[in-house]
Amino acid sequence: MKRGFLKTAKAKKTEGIALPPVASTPPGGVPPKGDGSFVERPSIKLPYGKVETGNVASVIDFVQPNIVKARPTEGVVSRKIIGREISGDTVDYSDYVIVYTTLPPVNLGDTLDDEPDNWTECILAGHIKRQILSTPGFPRPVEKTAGGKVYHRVKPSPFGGLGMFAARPVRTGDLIVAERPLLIAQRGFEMRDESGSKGLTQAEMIQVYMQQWEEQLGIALNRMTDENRKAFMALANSHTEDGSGPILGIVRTNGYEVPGLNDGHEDDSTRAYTAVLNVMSRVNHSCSPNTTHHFDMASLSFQLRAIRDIKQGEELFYAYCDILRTKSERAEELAPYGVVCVCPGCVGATKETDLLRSELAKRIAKLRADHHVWMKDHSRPNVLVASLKLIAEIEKEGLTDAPSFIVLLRMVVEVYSASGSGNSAMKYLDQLNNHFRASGRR
Ligand SMILES: C[S@@+](CC[C@H](N)C(=O)[O-])C[C@H]1O[C@@H](n2cnc3c(N)ncnc32)[C@H](O)[C@@H]1O
Repeated sequence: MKRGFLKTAKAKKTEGIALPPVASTPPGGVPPKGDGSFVERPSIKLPYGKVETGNVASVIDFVQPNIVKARPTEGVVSRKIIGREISGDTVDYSDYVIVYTTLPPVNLGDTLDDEPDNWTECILAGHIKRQILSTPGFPRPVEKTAGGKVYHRVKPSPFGGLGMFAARPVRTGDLIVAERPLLIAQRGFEMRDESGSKGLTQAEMIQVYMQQWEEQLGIALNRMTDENRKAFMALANSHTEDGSGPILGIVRTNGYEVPGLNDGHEDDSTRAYTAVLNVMSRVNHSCSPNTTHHFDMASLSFQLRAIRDIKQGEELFYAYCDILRTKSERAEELAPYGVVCVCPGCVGATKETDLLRSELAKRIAKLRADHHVWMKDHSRPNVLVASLKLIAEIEKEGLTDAPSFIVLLRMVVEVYSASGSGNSAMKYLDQLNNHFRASGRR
């Protein structure tokens, strides 16, 4: 899951395993250039599936014989692993040092009685920690579902493994669950440069890289409460044969990209951050999803909301890939997650549905341009009929999570309002408001 590995609906949807290359850079990352821009780095895709890792153990011993074991105390400077363990409220370090930290800050020994919304173990660049701590309202409590009721249930899914299901009927826009991640970490990390100087092949370097990453993630895992660590290690792992260690495998299988956090340019997926969640990481994929999610920085939590009305007992899905791509493009994007999709959108895919998806943004943009003309001059044709037809097509194909769906709804409201059709305008206004709620906007 772009899952950033899993994807957010709004984030750029690329395969989530692009990594910074082995680099001869200062510990902790590549600082901006003198002019404030960021150094471009090519990315390396991590392997997935069954990968020969035969001689990796000896390579790793050769490169890093003395990994310092993580200690859960604060202030430890690891010699072999780049980064510092640091307390939650400390901020006096340079921008690009990597810190292991707990957010919101909690005291050693705190329990869920002290902080019922739980907390997140983080591996962050210094400036990212400052960014989070300076978010207005941080740390806001995690939003609660209506009436504090439980709207979800985790149980076996017909798609294999576990999935999440609606425990009661849910209306478009309703909050199903909100939670703080167990872990937030960089999607990639800077490999120590001695590996690159030992004449290793690219494949060997990647294996060493993943091993070092595993060690780094292990520090954060060691800092978790027993309960959080147990929940983390119980999550699914689709990366058991590609050289990922058990922790990295879980991160690659379950990570959601964290919008708004990036060590470089916001489009650079190698410098993005990924979050692993206890409950939301159980949501399976569909190319016609019924939920969407967003990240609220102030409460450091993800929210899962319905993107259409959902019946009690229905399985909840969100899209790990870009839903506005053709079936074959989606299949390619989903392969690293071990998903061969058999959702109705894939099983029933035709040339027409591929076209609807891949051309949707263009079609809505065209309607929007025509609508603007009509807004200025009501004697020109309006886009009501075409918009209603497209809304019906979108709903049938299950694409209501498409970013510009809201644009269509708004145009329909505006045309109905202008033509004095109050009831119809109200109906679509209601739908528009629900979609705003679903997107996390109020
Ligand atoms: C984030 S986990 C989702 C929860 C997982 N099913 C579990 O048991 O915890 C992602 C993994 O679930 C499986 N999965 C998710 N959606 C799927 C789908 N539509 N079809 C088949 N497998 C799916 C894949 O193994 C994928 O790597």
